[in-house]
Amino acid sequence: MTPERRRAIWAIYVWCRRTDELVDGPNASHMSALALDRWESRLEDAFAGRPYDMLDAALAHTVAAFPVDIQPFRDMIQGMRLDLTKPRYGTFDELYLYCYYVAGTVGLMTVPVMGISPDSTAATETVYRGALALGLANQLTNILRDVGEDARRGRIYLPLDELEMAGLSEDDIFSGRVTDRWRGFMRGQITRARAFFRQAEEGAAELNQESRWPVWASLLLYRQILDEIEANDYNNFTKRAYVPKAKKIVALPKAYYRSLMLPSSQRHFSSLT
Ligand SMILES: CC(C)=CCC/C(C)=C/CC/C(C)=C/CC/C(C)=C/COP(=O)(O)OP(=O)(O)O
Repeated sequence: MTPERRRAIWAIYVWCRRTDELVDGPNASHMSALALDRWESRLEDAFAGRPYDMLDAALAHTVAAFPVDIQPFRDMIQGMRLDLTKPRYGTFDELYLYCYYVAGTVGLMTVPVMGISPDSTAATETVYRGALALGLANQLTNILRDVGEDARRGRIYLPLDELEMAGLSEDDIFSGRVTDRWRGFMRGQITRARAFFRQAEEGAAELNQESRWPVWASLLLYRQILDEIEANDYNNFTKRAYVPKAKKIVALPKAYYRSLMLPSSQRHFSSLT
């Protein structure tokens, strides 16, 4: 990316990381709805050009330089509120909304910085839909990778109605046995996550040339976690799926190649990978 864009993405990343740390970090047990309200008013101040500290100043600078909207930032804080209050998700619709709040928002925050290619003939909506899809796909992948870790914290980020349809209960998650039912359930979840990655590809192809490589790289890398879950025979209770360094390195030139391609040839290519 251009140095200006790189710094702006960094500022957004730092804000997201700090927001996430409020509910996931070392002080998480002291976190309250009130503290999240305070964090939100700090956000409003940064957008109004009144940053509270140096890191907020980086965000204030970013939103003055790029047409970034505040709503996805507010929505991410709403996701943290959900994390404090909602330990279960009854349906995929409920889980989708959570994933939008905590990850889809990142896509919406970053498109105005990365920019759409001047050669793009796609509707702006296609690009935002793709960005939203990449956040969703990443979060769903993250959830599928971390089932065991989340269960040890008493959390289940899986649609309970779909678990039930697969003949599985909450206890099956807590006991963490890899059965054929679990494998079948996981296959369906992985298929859905891959569909979101595919939708993301359509948006990625429309981004500004200089922004495309890192986006393709993150897409190809994170998607491979799903392959690793399969390679672990769906044991995401006691094994953490990760992409080995060598595979990561191989993905970089692949991503570079994809970033050079026009949207029309992307469609053909995506059916091959
Ligand atoms: C595709 C188009 C048009 C634009 C790109 C838009 C972008 C950048 C979307 C990506 C959004 C994103 C990075 C969401 C975060 C998702 C996520 C699951 C983060 C996980 O963070 P950690 O929990 O720290 O993950 P690890 O545990 O793997 O480190």
